[in-house]
Amino acid sequence: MSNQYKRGLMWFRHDLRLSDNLALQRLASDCDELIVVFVLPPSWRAVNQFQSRHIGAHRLAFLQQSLQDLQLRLTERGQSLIVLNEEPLLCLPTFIAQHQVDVVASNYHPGVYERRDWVSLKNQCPDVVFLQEEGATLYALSQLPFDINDLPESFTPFRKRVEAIKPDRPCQTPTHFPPPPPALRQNSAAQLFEEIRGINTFEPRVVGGESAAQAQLAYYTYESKLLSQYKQTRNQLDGWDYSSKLSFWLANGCISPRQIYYQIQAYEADVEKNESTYWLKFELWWREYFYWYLHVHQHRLFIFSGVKGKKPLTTFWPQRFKAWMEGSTPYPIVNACMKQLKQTGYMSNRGRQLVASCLVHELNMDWRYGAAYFEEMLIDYDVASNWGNWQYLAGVGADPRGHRQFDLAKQAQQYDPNGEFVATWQGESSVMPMNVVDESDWPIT
Ligand SMILES: Cc1cc2nc3c(=O)[nH]c(=O)nc-3n(C[C@H](O)[C@H](O)[C@H](O)COP(=O)(O)OP(=O)(O)OC[C@H]3O[C@@H](n4cnc5c(N)ncnc54)[C@H](O)[C@@H]3O)c2cc1C
Repeated sequence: MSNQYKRGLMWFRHDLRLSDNLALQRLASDCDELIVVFVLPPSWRAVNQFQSRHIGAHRLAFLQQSLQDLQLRLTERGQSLIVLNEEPLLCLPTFIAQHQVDVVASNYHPGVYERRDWVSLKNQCPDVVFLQEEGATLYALSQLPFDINDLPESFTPFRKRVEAIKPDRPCQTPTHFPPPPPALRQNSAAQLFEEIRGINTFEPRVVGGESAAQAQLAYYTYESKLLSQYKQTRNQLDGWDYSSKLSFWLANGCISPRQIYYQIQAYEADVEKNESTYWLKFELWWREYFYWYLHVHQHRLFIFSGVKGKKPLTTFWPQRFKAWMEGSTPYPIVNACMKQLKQTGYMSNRGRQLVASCLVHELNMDWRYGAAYFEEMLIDYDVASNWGNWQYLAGVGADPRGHRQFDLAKQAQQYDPNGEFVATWQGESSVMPMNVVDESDWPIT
C-alpha cells in the first residue's frame, strides 16, 4: 500500500538527531521516498556588523562531527544525508522542484532567520505540503499554561507556572526509513565535510553527534553520579565534571531537552532525588524560558535597547573590545576566561556572567559586540540562551533588577581563591593600557 506522500524532504536544522525527532518520525511513516537535507549557508562564515562571524572554527568542527554522525546513522538505515552549501532560500525551492518533493518537514525553531526562511520557503513552493513539529523545547506551545503573548517578563514567575507540567515523553528513532529517490542515492557530503573542517581543542569528549550526546548524558547521571552534586559544583570555572556539559549537544540538537529531563526523572527514581537533581531541571527551565522569550520578542533580542526598550549608557570602544577579546584587560579573572574561550570554544556559566558584566559595566561597551563575539566563539552557541543572557546582564532584558554588576575582585576571591584558574589560563600575562590602539589594529579581522 502506498503512503500519504510520494516523496518527502526532511530539512534538518538545529535537530541533528534521529531519536525524539517528531518531524523525521512523521515523514518516515508517511512517505514512499525520503530525502534528508542540511543546509550550510556561506553567510554564516562572513564577518558581520559586530566584526564577528556567525560561526567560528570550534563550532564548525563540532557541526562537522554532528553531521558525520548523522550521516553514519542514516547510512545504517539505508538513508543518506545531503548537505547543500548555499543560502536556504536560494537552493531549496529549486531543489524541491527538481526532485518533485510533495511534502517538506522540519522542527520548529524560534530564531528570526529560521522562522523567516520557513515562511518564505512555503510561499515559494505553494504546491508543496509543509509540516512543522516541535522538539526544541520541553513543552509544546499548547502545553504552556498561559497565552504565549502573556509570557511572564522574568524567569521566576515563568518557572513557577511550568514546573509542575510533565513534558511529553521523547519519541523513539523510527524503525524504518523510506529509501531516497534513485537519483539521490549517491551524494557528495563527504567532500563537503572536508571543506568545513574546523578545530577541536577542548577535550576529546567534545565530539559532535547523537552518539556522544547520549554517552555524556549516561556519564553525568548513572555512570559517575555527578548529578547528585551538581548544585554544589556548578559554579566552578574549570574542568569537565563540575557541570553537565550537555550544552554542546543541546545547542546543536544532537539531544533534546525532553531526553535529558526524563533521564533526570529516572535517576531520581533509581538512584537519588535531591536539590542537585532538581537544579539541573531548573537550568533546563532557564533555557526553556529564553526559547519562549525569543519566540515572543523576535528581533528585539538583538537591538541595543533590548526588550525593555532602555538604552544603556554605553558605546563602542575598539581598543577596549580588542583587549576584552584577547584577555588583556586590567581584570585577571576576565582575561583567563576570555583566553579559555578563545582556545577551547567553551566558558563556564560563572565565567560568562563575569566577562559580560565586565564588558558592559567596567568597559562601558555596547553589549551586542560581546554577544556577537560569543556567537562566533562558543561551540554551544544557542541564539535564545546567548542573546537572552546578554540582554539580562546588560540590564535591557528579562532581569527584574535591571542592573547586575559583579564585583570582579570579590568574585575572583570566591571562585578562584588560590589563583589557579588565572594561572592556568595566563590571565595576568598581558598588561596593556586599555585606551591605546594602533592604527593597524583596526578593523579587527
Ligand atoms: C552571557 C551568557 C551567554 C550564554 N550563552 C549561551 C549559549 O550561547 N548557549 C547555551 O547553551 N548557554 C548559554 N549560556 C548559559 C550557560 O552559561 C550555559 O548553558 C552553560 O554554561 C553550559 O554548560 P553546561 O551544559 O555544563 O551547563 P549546566 O550547568 O550543566 O546546565 C545544563 C543545561 O541547562 C541550560 N542552562 C544552564 N544555564 C543556563 C542559562 N543561564 N541560560 C539558559 N540555559 C541555561 C543549558 O542548556 C545547559 O546545557 C550563556 C550564559 C551567559 C551568562
